[in-house]
Amino acid sequence: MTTDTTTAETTAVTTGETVLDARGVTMRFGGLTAVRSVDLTVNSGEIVGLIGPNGAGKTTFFNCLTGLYVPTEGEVRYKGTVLPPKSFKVTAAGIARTFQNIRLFSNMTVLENVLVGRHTRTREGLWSALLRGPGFHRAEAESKARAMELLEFIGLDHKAEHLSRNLPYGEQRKLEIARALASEPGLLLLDEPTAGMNPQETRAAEELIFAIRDKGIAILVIEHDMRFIFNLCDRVACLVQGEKLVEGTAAEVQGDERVVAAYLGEPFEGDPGAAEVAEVEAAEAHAAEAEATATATATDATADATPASPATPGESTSKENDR
Ligand SMILES: Nc1ncnc2c1ncn2[C@@H]1O[C@H](COP(=O)(O)OP(=O)(O)OP(=O)(O)O)[C@@H](O)[C@H]1O
Repeated sequence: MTTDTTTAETTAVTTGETVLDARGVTMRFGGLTAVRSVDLTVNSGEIVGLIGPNGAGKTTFFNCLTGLYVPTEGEVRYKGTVLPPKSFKVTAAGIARTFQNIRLFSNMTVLENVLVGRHTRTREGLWSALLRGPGFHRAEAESKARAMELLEFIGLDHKAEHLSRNLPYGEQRKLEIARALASEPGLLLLDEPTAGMNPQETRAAEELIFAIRDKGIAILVIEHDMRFIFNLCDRVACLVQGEKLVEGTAAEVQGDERVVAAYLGEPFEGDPGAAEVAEVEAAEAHAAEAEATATATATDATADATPASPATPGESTSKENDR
């Protein structure tokens, strides 16, 4: 696979129509609001990043976009049309995704895994498949040719007949992306695509994502690797406790002190201010000091009351029992 774009800054791809338009997306699980009124758009030609500390609601938001969850409130549109709340219909509409944990069919070959991803794009029905008529054979040959093209694109065509479980970890992640691409999406959602990768694999994943964008597919990516995300994305949104805290260019988000604070667990706007924190710390220190004084006084009193002949080890005095 080759690509002529290696950083978000050098890209010549122009952004255009709104591909994804999520408005006021809220997802509650009982009393827990995992995602709260999040708006997010992705335009064609864009790579948008979604960051946030663990438990911020990123995957839940992805699940709302892809029909795995029906949002409690809000609306998700793909190219202007409201998406149906069923994942296979969302895929058929043009949104494909990968998952945080690899979900390949481990006993199937690399090629077969990609062919599975094409099922939303094949028109041959059940009877055609059962009777294996000319229509079926033609469709099958076309699907296979397209799957091989995709394998060539990700650099795994030479391993088409290998079992997917025998691929190294980085190649398994690539294969998942190829399978997602097999549904011919207009938007690709990637959930932590570099998790568990070494630096070389991460670099290769970055190039692959640029190459996918260059093919006209918009991308929304969740990732914890900040260097990766800020190098890759045209725009980044940061979720904290289910809410969108900041959105902007990589440079804007990188320099935003609220984002730094959210990651480091330091106070940000809305959290207790420094004065309140200092007040609480002073009160705690005072309480600890008072407790230490009280303990010292009690120890002195105990020493005064202890009989000349101490109790046998393991046996407690009546005063200790009172304490
Ligand atoms: N099906 C569910 N039922 C109940 N609570 C859930 C469910 N899915 C997620 N949550 C909760 O919603 C919150 C957000 O979780 P989510 O997995 O979306 O966060 P995240 O930002 O993707 O985290 P990470 O970076 O660790 O993957 C968490 O408190 C989580 O425990």
